Amino acid sequence: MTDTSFELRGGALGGTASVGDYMALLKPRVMILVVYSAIAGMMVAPGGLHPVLALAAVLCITVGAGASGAINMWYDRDIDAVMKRTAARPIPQGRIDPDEALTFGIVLSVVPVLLLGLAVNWVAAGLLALASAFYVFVYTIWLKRRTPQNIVIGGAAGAFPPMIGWAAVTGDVTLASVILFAIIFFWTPPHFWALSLFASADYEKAGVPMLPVVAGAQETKRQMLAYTLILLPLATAPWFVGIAGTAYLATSVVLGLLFVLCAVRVLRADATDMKPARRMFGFSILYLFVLFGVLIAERLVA
Ligand code: HEM
Ligand SMILES: CC(C)=CCC/C(C)=C/CC/C(C)=C/COP(=O)(O)OP(=O)(O)O
Repeated sequence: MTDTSFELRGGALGGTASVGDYMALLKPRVMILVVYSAIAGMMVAPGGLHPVLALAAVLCITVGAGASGAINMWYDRDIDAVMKRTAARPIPQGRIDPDEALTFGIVLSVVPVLLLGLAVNWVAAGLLALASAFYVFVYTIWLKRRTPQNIVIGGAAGAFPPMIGWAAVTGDVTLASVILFAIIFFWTPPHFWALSLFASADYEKAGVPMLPVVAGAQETKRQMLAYTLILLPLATAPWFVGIAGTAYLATSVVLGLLFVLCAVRVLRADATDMKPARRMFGFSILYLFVLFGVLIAERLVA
């Protein structure tokens, strides 16, 4: 036994899973930005939601999104064991039994959908179910191991949260919420391909056909630049449909230009120089944090 009293028995190799291991199955670091974007969707939506219901909606989205990550880790346990970046995860390490991880993921995927539907509305619940299904079935099970376009199509899963947040407040899907979806949709390829450039050896070893592995680094870099160029005008759209102010508009242009600049630097970099790609990956996260942060801040001061 180790020093914590929060231990659970589990693990095919006889390992002992801690609460932290179960938390790790929910991919908490990625989910922070997911939840943040859902909150942004809730805040810019017209109308209001009782604070208790708003909190319930945020919790349901957090747990539901995280749980689909647990199912992803259950399905990907073979390739996670091979890749350096993921080998220390609880399932490949034998601290959590795969069957237990799957049960954990399914229960925590289904319960938040039902709670969100019963407590808030069924449009938001349906979108949460769709997002989870997209991440598990479309991205993880169907596309990830088959095509380098896996994250372009499958990436739609991660674009749903602001739309779910919006629907929690309004009960509908509108042009404005589709625009928030589209921003994350077009942000995802440069976000992920930046990482896959410096992690391509891992993906190659695991036999996952990520774009740099299949089409090479130069083609990946060109496509990253193309997506940042689409994102630059697209990210201004919230201002045009009236859900954002001029502070947002200015920020989106500055961030968009910086993102394009990152992509140009990545494109021009030497094949062996991974620094620009690492910087771009970091900037991609900052980009979304600041962009949605300004959207939220404008509401708070309005
Ligand atoms: C198909 C779509 C996506 C793919 C394939 C992808 C992939 C990845 C990967 C592989 C990492 C490294 C994580 C790790 O080492 O554990 C990462 C990090 C991250 N991703 Fe994504 N991502 C996607 C979409 C998103 C979306 C939609 C968001 C949020 C809106 C997001 C937010 C983040 C954040 C915040 C990190 C940094 C986590 C950390 O600090 O370790 N990602 N992403
Ligand atoms: C509401 C809802 C269900 C939201 C979905 C959440 C979300 C951000 C999905 C995007 C997918 C993601 C984190 C992929 C990581 O890729 P991977 O799974 O291939 O990464 P890995 O190699 O680190 O496992």
